[in-house]
Amino acid sequence: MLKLQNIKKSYDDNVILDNINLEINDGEIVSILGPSGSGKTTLLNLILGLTDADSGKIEFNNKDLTNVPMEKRGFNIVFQDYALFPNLNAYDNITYGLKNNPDISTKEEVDELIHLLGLEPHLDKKIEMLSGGQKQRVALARTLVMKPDILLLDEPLSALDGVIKESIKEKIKTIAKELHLTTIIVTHDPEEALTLSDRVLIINEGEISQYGKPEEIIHRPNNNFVKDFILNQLEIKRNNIFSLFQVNNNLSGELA
Ligand SMILES: Nc1ncnc2c1ncn2[C@@H]1O[C@H](COP(=O)(O)OP(=O)(O)OP(=O)(O)O)[C@@H](O)[C@H]1O
Repeated sequence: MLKLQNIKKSYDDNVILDNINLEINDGEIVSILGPSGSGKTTLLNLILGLTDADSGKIEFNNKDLTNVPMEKRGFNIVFQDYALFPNLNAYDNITYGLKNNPDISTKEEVDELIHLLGLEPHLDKKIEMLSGGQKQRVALARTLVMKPDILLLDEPLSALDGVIKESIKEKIKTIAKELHLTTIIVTHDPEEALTLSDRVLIINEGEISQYGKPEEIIHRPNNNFVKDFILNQLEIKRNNIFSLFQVNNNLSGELA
């Protein structure tokens, strides 16, 4: 279990995160959801170990990680821009981290991940020849072969759309469940958070607004922020789709 206790983080005199208390169970998918500037990436970076908290405690499986450096925490992140090596092909990108640590994953385990992510047809391709969704899957595979204890994903779906987005979403879910891998995802999209995660952490101006299962958030929003910001966005999306149907129906009526 990952446990954050009373985390506080400031930059200069600005308090960015305050009073963050959070528990994430092993194998759980948790989304961190909030508007731009609410502190999502800062929280992800604190868990990763890229940033230090001013105060508070981070524990993983009862071990105090607060002062453990990033490379010793055993967590790994897929950045928003994938950060792949452009001069290497997909396979060499995936196995790059194993060069110095060949015992972490066997050839069979690497092949299994490549299969799970449907990357067989793309292994010889240079990164520039891959689509956004393919790059995302290569970045995921490259991180997963290192067998992190926690997988962190920063806006993994924001550069993707439509069918590709749904397919990556399903792949993230499948992998998290098959590998029993704790997965923490930053997103600003309520639909993404609610459909992808076991639990959603909603933050507003650096504080936790609600932490709960998607159905709890939808049926029992804790406060006006959750209601107004999150649920309104979903409502607007729904209304946009229905009004589009209306326009199309009217148009086809006029044409008939
Ligand atoms: N290194 C830094 N130095 C100073 N201020 C920072 C730094 N990193 C982030 N901030 C500030 O902290 C606040 C939260 O930033 P953060 O990137 O965590 O938000 P976010 O919720 O991830 O936003 P977005 O969705 O736009 O990426 C912002 O006001 C930002 O300007």
